[in-house]
Amino acid sequence: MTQLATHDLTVRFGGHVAVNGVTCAFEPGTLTAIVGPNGAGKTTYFNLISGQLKATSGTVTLGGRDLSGASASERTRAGLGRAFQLTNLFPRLTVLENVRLAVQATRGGTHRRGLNLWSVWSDHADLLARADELLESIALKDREHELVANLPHGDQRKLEVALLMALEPQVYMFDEPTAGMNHAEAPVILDLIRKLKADRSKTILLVEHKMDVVRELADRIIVLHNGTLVADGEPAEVIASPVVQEAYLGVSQKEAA
Ligand SMILES: Nc1ncnc2c1ncn2[C@@H]1O[C@H](COP(=O)(O)OP(=O)(O)OP(=O)(O)O)[C@@H](O)[C@H]1O
Repeated sequence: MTQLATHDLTVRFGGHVAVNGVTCAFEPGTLTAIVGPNGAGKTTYFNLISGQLKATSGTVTLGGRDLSGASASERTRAGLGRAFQLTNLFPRLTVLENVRLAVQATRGGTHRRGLNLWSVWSDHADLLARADELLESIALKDREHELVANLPHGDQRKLEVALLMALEPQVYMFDEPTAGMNHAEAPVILDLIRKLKADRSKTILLVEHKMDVVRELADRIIVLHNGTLVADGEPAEVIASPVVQEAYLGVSQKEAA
């Protein structure tokens, strides 16, 4: 099974250590929530894993392969899938075109097998079926011919998750996936994450401030504070810990009860 691991991962910005010697392994079939107060280093830790940011020291490995020197796109190809805030969408194309492009990019074109009409047709049919399946899963089939630029924000965020799913990554990284979504939109994303979780071969990392979401989805919680990993364990255990409650999550005992 492909395991993601960081070893002694550190990044310094001048004199400030934003992520400080984080050693942690993430198993397939597990959703790990990464929590901590504002400025704790959660997004920076994500950036170091996905390759948006180069570490000062330490390593990132996936399935034993050292990706520390790899670019962000090489890490994506290796199986690290990160949802970005809408930067992967083509706003001037339709919803369906966006999904088809993502599926095609992942599954490759017919050119690999030469010009065999049967394989051209069957590849095309597979591609359309997969695009359809993804659109169904994000409940956007009825808007497939709309330009992405005209979609409401929540639908664009859902589409982004579908494009990520099209890449079929080993590891899914979500940074506050429901931020800016309304009450009707957020459940669709949470449902998608729940479904991904049911696929026991996937590793899911979730940065999330909303404790109700964390409580519902997480199998494990790690807590960052001042760039350091200060707690790691079962959700109930970590959430109940008074130190974590007051010092790191910034919620009162009553809120978390
Ligand atoms: N490129 C950068 N240059 C300088 N400092 C940075 C940079 N990126 C992050 N930082 C600093 O590193 C620290 C961690 O920031 P980060 O955004 O990772 O925190 P976070 O836990 O994700 O916070 P939030 O919950 O508010 O999103 C902060 O003090 C931030 O100002």
